[in-house]
Amino acid sequence: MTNCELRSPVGGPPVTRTGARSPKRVRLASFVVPTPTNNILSFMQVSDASATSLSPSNDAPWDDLLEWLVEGHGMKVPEHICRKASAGAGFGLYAAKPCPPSTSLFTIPAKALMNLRTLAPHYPDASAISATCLIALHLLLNRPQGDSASLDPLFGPYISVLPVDFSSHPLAWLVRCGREPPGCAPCEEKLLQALPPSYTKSLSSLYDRFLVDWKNISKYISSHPEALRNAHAGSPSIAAFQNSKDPLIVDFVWAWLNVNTRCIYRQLKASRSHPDNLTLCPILDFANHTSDFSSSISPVSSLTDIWQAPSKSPAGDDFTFISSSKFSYPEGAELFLNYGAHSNRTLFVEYGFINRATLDEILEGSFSGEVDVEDILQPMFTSIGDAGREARMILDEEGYWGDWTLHSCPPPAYPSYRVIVALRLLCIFTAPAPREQAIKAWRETLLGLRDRVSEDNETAWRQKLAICCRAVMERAEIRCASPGGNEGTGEGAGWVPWMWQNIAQVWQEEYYVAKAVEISVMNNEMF
Ligand SMILES: C[S@@+](CC[C@H](N)C(=O)[O-])C[C@H]1O[C@@H](n2cnc3c(N)ncnc32)[C@H](O)[C@@H]1O
Repeated sequence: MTNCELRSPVGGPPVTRTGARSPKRVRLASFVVPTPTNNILSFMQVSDASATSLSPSNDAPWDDLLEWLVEGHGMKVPEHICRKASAGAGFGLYAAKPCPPSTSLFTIPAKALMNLRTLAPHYPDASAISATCLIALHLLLNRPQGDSASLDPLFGPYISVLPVDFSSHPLAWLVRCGREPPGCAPCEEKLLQALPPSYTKSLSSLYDRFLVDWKNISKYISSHPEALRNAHAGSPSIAAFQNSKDPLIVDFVWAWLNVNTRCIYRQLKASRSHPDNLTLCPILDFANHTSDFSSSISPVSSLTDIWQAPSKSPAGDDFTFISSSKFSYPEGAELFLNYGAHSNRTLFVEYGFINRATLDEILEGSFSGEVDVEDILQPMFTSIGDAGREARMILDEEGYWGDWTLHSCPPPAYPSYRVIVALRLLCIFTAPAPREQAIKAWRETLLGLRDRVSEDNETAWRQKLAICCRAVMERAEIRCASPGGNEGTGEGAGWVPWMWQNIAQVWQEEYYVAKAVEISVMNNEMF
């Protein structure tokens, strides 16, 4: 097997089409040299002296994608990369040749990027919906049916290479379990119930975002039914868009998650922070995440980045990517992308996976473990009645209510500054001493005018922090002993045992990060 030969993905998600090639392929005769031994793509770009061969990879949808990019959009043959299965992560991008630091990996022509600029000309009044909605709608209207390729004349070969389903993603469980009658497997319900409260809360926010987008698309379709002429995947009716109980919403999960898990930032609007600055980028979107930024693939700065102004050309600029500037990669090495400095909670909820770590890595602080303790601290406020409500009002006014986290890295493990601020105030409200002076002193700590409220307050909040750590540990201990699943029974698809391992690690992370912070408190570490 060569380094780029296709294997079926094993373990985790996503599931990607590996079947037959598109029946609609049109080959340009002068480009194609069919091999006698197989019917898989093999062609020389004879019209271009600098071109190299695009050799068959036994991965038909991928070959179709490359053919579309090279023949249809004039992309230079990407010699350094290929996709193949990555254990526990679906497919990944791999080095097809040795890659010294800063190797130019590939350039995606602007017209092959799926975003606001390339889709808007095909939709009426496209500015009425967000880029996320527009891309998701286009995917929905062109979802491949069964084993067939997407029939979309614009992006068909790209859509055909996207994951066929997102059954291992927690949003998919939530949407299916919320339908009547529940459309999810019993193991999915159990997985949802086994999550830490902060994961459940973040997942619920993701679900809200998903529903808002669905509602906006429904509104858009009812005002612009002619947008449905872009449909090449059956013909969804206008009524299907108006009914959140219609099965179409399950297809929309597929479309929306493709956008949410695969889009990359791309400045297309005048404002750098505009939420529509995103694009689906073929090839790049097969790069899996690394938490190590220095080993990440990165985009080459374009004029857009340098001038911080969007490209004036209608489709935008081409998009070039290079390998890490620090490391060399041998042939066969996986090439990763850094998705951002995300906690495991964010990775799990948004992308459906977590960074794996050993217990030693969490305890030593070499792994960036994080625990959200909002659901433990909030009751500490509510349990003191009016005083707690007043304290909450003050924290709200100052912008410090909620989003309270503990961290293992860099060592020594520590509470976030927001936790310290909240606990200091809580201890003012639970102390017998008059509050007015203490609250003034607390405000001064926020302004950097003093470093503590008082010695007593310092001792008190550290004790409360230790109590909070204990509460996290006790809850996690119960969950680690009995995660609540059918781990050993083999129930569910291949990804289910993998997901139970993720959830087991999530609880271990809760336990050991809290333990590491408790140790820091006992060691009198200064935070
Ligand atoms: C941009 S796609 C990357 C390509 C993807 N693996 C595929 O087969 O299409 C992002 C998705 O890949 C998976 N993924 C990415 N990085 C991962 C990692 N480090 N571990 C496990 N899964 C990962 C997750 O399912 C995530 O939602």
